[in-house]
Amino acid sequence: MADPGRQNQARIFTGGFAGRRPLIPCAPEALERAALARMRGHAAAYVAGGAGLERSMAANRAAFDHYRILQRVLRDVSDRRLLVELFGRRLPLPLLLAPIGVLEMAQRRGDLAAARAAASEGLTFVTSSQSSAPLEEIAAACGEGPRWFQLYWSSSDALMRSFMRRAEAAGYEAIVLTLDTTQLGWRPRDLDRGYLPFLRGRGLANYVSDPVFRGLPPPNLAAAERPPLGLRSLPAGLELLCNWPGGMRQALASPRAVVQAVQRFIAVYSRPDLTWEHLPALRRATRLPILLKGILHPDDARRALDAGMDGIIVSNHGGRQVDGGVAALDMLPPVAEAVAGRVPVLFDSGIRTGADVIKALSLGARAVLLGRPYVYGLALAGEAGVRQVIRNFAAELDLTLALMGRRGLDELDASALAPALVPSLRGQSCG
Ligand SMILES: Cc1cc2nc3c(=O)[nH]c(=O)nc-3n(C[C@H](O)[C@H](O)[C@H](O)COP(=O)(O)O)c2cc1C
Ligand SMILES: O=C(O)C(=O)c1ccccc1
Repeated sequence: MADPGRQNQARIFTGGFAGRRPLIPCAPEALERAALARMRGHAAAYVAGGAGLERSMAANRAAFDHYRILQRVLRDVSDRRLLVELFGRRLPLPLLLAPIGVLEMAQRRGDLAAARAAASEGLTFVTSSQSSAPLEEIAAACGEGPRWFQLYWSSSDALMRSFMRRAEAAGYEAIVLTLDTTQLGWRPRDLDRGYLPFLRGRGLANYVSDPVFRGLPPPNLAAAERPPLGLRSLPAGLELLCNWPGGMRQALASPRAVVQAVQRFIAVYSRPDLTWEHLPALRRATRLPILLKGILHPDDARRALDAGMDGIIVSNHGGRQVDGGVAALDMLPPVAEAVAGRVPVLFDSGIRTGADVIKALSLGARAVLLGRPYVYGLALAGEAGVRQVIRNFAAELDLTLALMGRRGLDELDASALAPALVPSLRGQSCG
């Protein structure tokens, strides 16, 4: 997989020469617009929306303008490398696909298509706890490709341990523990539509396929007999799940069984009492590296290191959890400083262009996670659409690196950004 960036520059430019338009728009706003127009209203709102007045979402984008790329010239950039190493794996690009729940909202069997696209480009796919297909099926779609599993630690430790066992057995190479979503944020777009995917039985694949989940005490059956959740027929995703594995057919073959599964999920999903004291239990439950996702404060990063965690993901969940919160990018420099290179720091929330990736890497991220942009590629053109999003990022990343006079990601640091506009970079000289 030599040179994924330059390969795609060549593909796009020669395509244009032959009069062909790209498969999906290159312009981020056009990509979003086209994808949202293609998706059903509730799905578009769910993916595009954020918490409250969506001020954290806006702040995420605005923060990229707090930093300006500072180009250098005459530095021989003919030989460039976008390679990055993470937990002993050499990856072709500093990009991962972020954990996104309920990808069937973008496309039927969307998790599998996105996983295949990631694998075909050699990127790590992060499977969500709330995926629309069981984590084993997604792992199979990854083939030999690297994959991580994102954990929502439910109120059942036995369920957490079962997820860990399954993730290890399915060849996942790291665990991402998401900490900013112990409860879903206040998201008016969804509230006004009365839409939450799991209330319709969506995004529960890992739960309903889990022996521990299925053995949890039954929810209030009297309530379940009157489906209170608007479920009159089996959701398509669950029809598929009924065939996986054998016992599933029995477990979920009726709307009533689905309602019970939904109620069971609601009973276990939330874990607001989670504290630092619980982390050793996760450490004991898996031999895989553990990354904490949703870290914004440098003190929390330090505590993560004290707790022996293996990585940090600076993120505000794409502005979906807290309204009026800090921009994730603005907290990257202080967190990276606190971590001081002891473990990898990754970043997401607001990455829309290759130049954005350059800024995040210059501010201390080892790699970044793509979120909504790949969902939009998926909605428009399935696996090929996700692949195209990845390749467009690679192409722009590579071009920008060249134009700023750098040959490799290891040459990116604070000196790649204009110090005058970066208060936290006091005292740094231009390298
Ligand atoms: C529709 C949607 C579903 C998501 N589901 C999850 C999830 O299941 N687990 C998780 O850790 N993060 C989830 N996230 C957050 C992403 O992993 C990532 O932090 C976020 O999308 C980054 O923001 P951006 O897409 O604006 O760049 C979700 C985000 C979206 C948009
Ligand atoms: O919507 C989200 O951001 C998210 O993380 C989630 C949580 C539960 C179910 C589906 C998605």
